[in-house]
Amino acid sequence: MARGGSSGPGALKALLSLEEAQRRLLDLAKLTPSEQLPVEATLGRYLAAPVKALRTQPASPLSAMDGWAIRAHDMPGPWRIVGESAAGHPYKGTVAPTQTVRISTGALLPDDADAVLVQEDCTADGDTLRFAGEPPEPLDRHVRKAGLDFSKAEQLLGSGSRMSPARMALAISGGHATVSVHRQPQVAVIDSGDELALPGTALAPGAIPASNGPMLAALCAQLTGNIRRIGPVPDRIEALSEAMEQARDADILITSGGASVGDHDLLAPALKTIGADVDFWRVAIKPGKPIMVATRGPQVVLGLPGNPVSAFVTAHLFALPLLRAMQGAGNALPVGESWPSSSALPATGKRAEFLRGRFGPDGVAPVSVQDSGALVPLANADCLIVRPAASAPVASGEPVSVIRI
Ligand SMILES: Nc1nc2c(c(=O)[nH]1)N[C@H]1C(S)=C(S)[C@@H](COP(=O)(O)OP(=O)(O)OC[C@H]3O[C@@H](n4cnc5c(N)ncnc54)[C@H](O)[C@@H]3O)O[C@H]1N2
Ligand code: MOO
Repeated sequence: MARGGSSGPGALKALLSLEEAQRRLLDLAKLTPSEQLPVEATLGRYLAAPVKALRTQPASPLSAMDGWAIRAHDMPGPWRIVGESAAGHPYKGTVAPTQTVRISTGALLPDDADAVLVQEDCTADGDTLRFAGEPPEPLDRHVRKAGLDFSKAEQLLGSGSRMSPARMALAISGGHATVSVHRQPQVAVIDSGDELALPGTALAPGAIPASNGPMLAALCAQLTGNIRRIGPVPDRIEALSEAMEQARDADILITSGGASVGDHDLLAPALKTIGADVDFWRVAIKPGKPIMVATRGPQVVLGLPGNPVSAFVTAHLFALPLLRAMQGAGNALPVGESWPSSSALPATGKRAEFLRGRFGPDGVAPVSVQDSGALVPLANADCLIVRPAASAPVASGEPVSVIRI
């Protein structure tokens, strides 16, 4: 009971609010350096500089349909067919009055043409084209004007934007082969606890498979490809501090377990051994209260609680925001969505609660088992239902904020 009960370190201090804890953590986030990468290699990366258009798109008017390029003034025809404009093979001449050119989707509109008739509305007979349909409204509706998408020098993507497949396409269309993105932080994940065994190995009485490390690494892998896993490490200060030494060069060190007040909770003494400075410990959230955040030089150490759900929730509230902030994300914190609650929820106390929830036809409802050690409900949950501290009860049908997981 050396550090147990109310005599544990910091036990008398009030819990930090979630907002204050996240603010303090994000204050510790140092931007990683930038690197220039081929656009195709940037999925999920954050831009370190704005992307401006090096060209105009479309550079010239294009047809949006397969059909016939005409002068709108000549409606309703007939026309004489004088040539073709295909994608990549523009018609070289101009279109004189009462002339038309066969045109395909994405092909350049010939000079002097200003409208396209869709081929379904036209009949070609020898070199004569006749129109038999409803005129396009407006007449130029099938023409994509120059600069419809963007113009040269326009900003296409802001610094801090996260590259998605569509943003990659936009950067390439804007004329870029490479863009400047932030380097992905290096993360080390340490499982700690005497009861932990490697996946699939024989279990001594009281032992369990170490599942937090792979889960935390997989969560972080959404935001960085540089992840090292260490452990499981036994409950000895030297073993934990030695594992932390191995991870000295990581930008972020994540541990799971040993964050609470029990006699075998060794995170605080191990951090002291390696010379880390604890920034804060214990936040008014449920689950995840015993989270500890420390720094060792430029490294940020996140001591997540061992309970699997607590580790999962604190990873969403702290580890992922830190990973985003270090890469210059415009919005590092999880984004809440409003959903109707399909069941009544009780009032909350001093801690903000993060209930594992599932979406249904009438809204979102908590799963039945909310124990912070239970993985089945976590694995079947779609989201965390956010219940701020000191909230009034929620009636069925009222909105709640959720974080997708
Ligand atoms: N007297 C008090 N006891 C506890 C308090 C408290 O305030 N006073 N807080 C509770 C809360 S809340 C949490 S959360 C847990 C967190 O404790 P620790 O961070 O010290 O975690 P451990 O005791 O090491 O483990 C808790 C639980 O999780 C299992 N675990 C640990 N690591 C892994 C892993 N890598 N993979 C799978 N499962 C893991 C471990 O076996 C335990 O069952 O403390 C409460 N106690
Ligand atoms: O806060 Mo602990 O994380 O309730 O289980």
